[in-house]
Amino acid sequence: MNDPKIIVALDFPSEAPALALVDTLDPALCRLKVGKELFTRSGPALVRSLQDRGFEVFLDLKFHDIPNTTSAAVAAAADLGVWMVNVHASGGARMMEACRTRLDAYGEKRPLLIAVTVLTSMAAEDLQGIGIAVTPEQQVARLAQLTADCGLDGVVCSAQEAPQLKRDQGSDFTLVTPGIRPQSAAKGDQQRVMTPTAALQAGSDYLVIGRPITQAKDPLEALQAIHRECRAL
Ligand SMILES: O=c1ccn([C@@H]2O[C@H](COP(=O)(O)O)[C@@H](O)[C@H]2O)c(=O)[nH]1
Repeated sequence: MNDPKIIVALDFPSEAPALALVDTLDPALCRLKVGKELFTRSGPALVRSLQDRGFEVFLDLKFHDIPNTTSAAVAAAADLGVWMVNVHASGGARMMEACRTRLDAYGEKRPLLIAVTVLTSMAAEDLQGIGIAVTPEQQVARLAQLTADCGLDGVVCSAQEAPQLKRDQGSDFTLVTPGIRPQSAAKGDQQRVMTPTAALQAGSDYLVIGRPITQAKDPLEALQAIHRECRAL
């Protein structure tokens, strides 16, 4: 089965530019991620348009609420037929367990359920600012353990934490890593970054890549270049 490792983040203000880009891409090379901005503008209909074009969709809404609300939200995502959905691990064990239990009812058709650990835009000082006095690596490891204990499929983390998480949690625990930057790309607001090939070598299962592809002069060429680089590993 084709299992593209690159997930293109469709961070666009509306459906038109998102679909204009998508229509240049190839579902054999990538999956697509719909996040808060595009989903708030264009909703489930946009997700269906992407699926109709043959793409699997990661619905990146990072749910974080009480167990009853969050589990209902991931069920709504499953009804939409998305490939992957996520919650914040800091919502706690009861919240994550409620989501997993709710999705179990979907059997083999359920989306992958993963939990966000520490946003890749955050460094140690940002954690201190919210009262967490450990390093990002330590906090990621702690939240990944909680996520695994709750029976979720994996986590969102930076590729920098991937070697440790693969050691701690084993190879079946899925690592989805944003903060991917080809050598020459601007970091922007990302703090914990890695190149695509280094990320795969570190143990990332899926690379979430937005601006380095979507803002490139030729997005398809940018995607193909990263794909070629990764395939050569
Ligand atoms: O920790 C996280 C969790 C999610 N993201 C999302 O990934 C993409 C990254 O886009 P770039 O343009 O490649 O920076 C974006 O949609 C974020 O919402 C993340 O960056 N870090």
